[in-house]
Amino acid sequence: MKQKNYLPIAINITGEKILIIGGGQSAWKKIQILKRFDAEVEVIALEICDDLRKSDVPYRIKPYEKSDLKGYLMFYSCTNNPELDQQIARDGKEAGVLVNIHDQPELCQFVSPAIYQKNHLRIAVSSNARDVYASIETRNIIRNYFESTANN
Ligand SMILES: C[C@@]1(CC(=O)O)c2cc3[nH]c(cc4nc(cc5[nH]c(cc(n2)[C@H]1CCC(=O)O)[C@@](C)(CC(=O)O)[C@@H]5CCC(=O)O)C(CC(=O)O)=C4CCC(=O)O)c(CCC(=O)O)c3CC(=O)O
Ligand SMILES: NC(=O)C1=CN([C@@H]2O[C@H](COP(=O)(O)OP(=O)(O)OC[C@H]3O[C@@H](n4cnc5c(N)ncnc54)[C@H](O)[C@@H]3O)[C@@H](O)[C@H]2O)C=CC1
Repeated sequence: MKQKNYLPIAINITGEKILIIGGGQSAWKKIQILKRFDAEVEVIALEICDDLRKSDVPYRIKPYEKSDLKGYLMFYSCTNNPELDQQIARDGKEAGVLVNIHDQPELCQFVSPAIYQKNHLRIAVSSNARDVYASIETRNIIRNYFESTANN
């Protein structure tokens, strides 16, 4: 198959419904980032981690079903279950909802960059899903540059 090429774009998610499938630490990390951009995040999972339970994020305790995808702009699968993830990726494509599968770039329709945000400025670093650690490291260099006293 041809190598995937991800277009870096900026999507408005304020007030948009985004579904997270899974309620563990991976899901929690994604949620933290999405909340910074005012998305209406909802969770379905069999179990929920303490951080999520204590938060104001709405969740439903239930097994995933394809019909759960209806009405969402996009979703993140954080189930830690590779077979289920494959099914969810297929369902998402069929339902026309954008798919991100945690730690499985080959199943993702979109991937998230490492972000530095200062006022209206947003700098997003991506490696085309090839080297997430390089993205994070580059973002940290950029953050250090902006946050260093010389640039304030
Ligand atoms: C493809 C992609 C899909 C996607 O998730 O969108 C993906 C995939 C993978 N991540 C892995 C690991 C980790 N990822 C993080 C963190 C982040 N990952 C993010 C993005 C992406 N990760 C997309 C590519 C972006 C690009 O193009 O470069 C960030 C930038 C944004 C976000 O998540 O929103 C966010 C930083 C948030 C911030 O700092 O601000 C941490 C650290 C942590 O969690 O603290 C760990 C280690 C702990 C762990 O394993 O969980 C592995 C296993 C790699 C291995 O070791 O082999 C894979 C699979 C693989 O690379 O094959
Ligand atoms: N400390 C950290 O920064 C991080 C730690 N981790 C660790 O890695 C391990 C894996 O974490 P996670 O990826 O979050 O996986 P997890 O196994 O903790 O969570 C998976 C989630 O998916 C849900 N799920 C599974 N099957 C489902 C189904 N059929 N329908 C609906 N929901 C379903 C589960 O109920 C659960 O909420 C954990 O030990 C975690 O602590 C993971 C990410 C970051």
